Amino acid sequence: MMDMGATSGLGFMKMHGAGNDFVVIDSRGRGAVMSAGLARALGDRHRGVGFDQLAEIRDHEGADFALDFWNSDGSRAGACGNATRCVCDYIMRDLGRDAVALVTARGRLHAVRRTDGLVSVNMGAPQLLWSEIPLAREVVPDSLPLAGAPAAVGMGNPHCVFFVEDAEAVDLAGQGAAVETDPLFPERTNVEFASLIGPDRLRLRVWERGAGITLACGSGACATAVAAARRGLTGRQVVLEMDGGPLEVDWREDGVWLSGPVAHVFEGRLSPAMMALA
Ligand SMILES: N[C@@H](CCC[C@H](N)C(=O)O)C(=O)O
Repeated sequence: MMDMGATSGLGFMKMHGAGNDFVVIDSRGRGAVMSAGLARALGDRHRGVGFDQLAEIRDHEGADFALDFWNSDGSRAGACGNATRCVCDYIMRDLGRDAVALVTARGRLHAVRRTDGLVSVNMGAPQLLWSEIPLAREVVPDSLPLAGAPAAVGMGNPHCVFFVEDAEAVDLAGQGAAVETDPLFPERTNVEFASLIGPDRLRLRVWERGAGITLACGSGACATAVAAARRGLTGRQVVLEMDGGPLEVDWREDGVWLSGPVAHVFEGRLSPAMMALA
């Protein structure tokens, strides 16, 4: 276990999963420290550390740990598949195990290390009711009344999935930002553009709520796989080619399993000046 604060400054780790990058703060054994202001300051890639999401680990009775997520704009997220996989890798190494149980805003989740080294997390059942996703009014989530008839899927956070001929050709920043704040999504939304590139293989580009364009999004990969299977475009086991590399999704009876690589990049300590921003 890393010394996350015993000496000077608050310790942190930098990790990524397929290029979706995270600051991880281990607050087990003490109170949570994160605030919207500190998350925003640390998320600044010029004046802070820089990340797509920040994950804070907390103690939790009845599970190995609890996990909270923050986007780089300081907003909270109910789910983050890739950060969950990264933190589970760290905790599995710390506990000397190949399986862990954690609690997030979504509820209790399970993760395992596969024999090929990839880390898998069961992200739970998809949310397919308009009120759960949530949408602002009662419409059919499989085909939203927006240009391109995207599908809405909740994975503990909202996603709006467009199936397009060529995901490369999409103006991701322009369209992503516009859809993120469409009034149909009362809590804003993550936005996915997917094209079928082979049997059970999709090219996927993502605009994340609160973070903008990212190289990969685990919950977005799950939401896209669920939407693709529901439209009959793929089976329930899919590979998603993201800018940062492939992620695997397997929609099973017990939930949507997300698998992919994890990387531990470096550790550091925040200065008192940075902590004063909390
Ligand atoms: N990168 C993520 C999703 C992070 C949260 C998202 N931006 C939100 O606000 O819902 C993932 O890997 O799932």
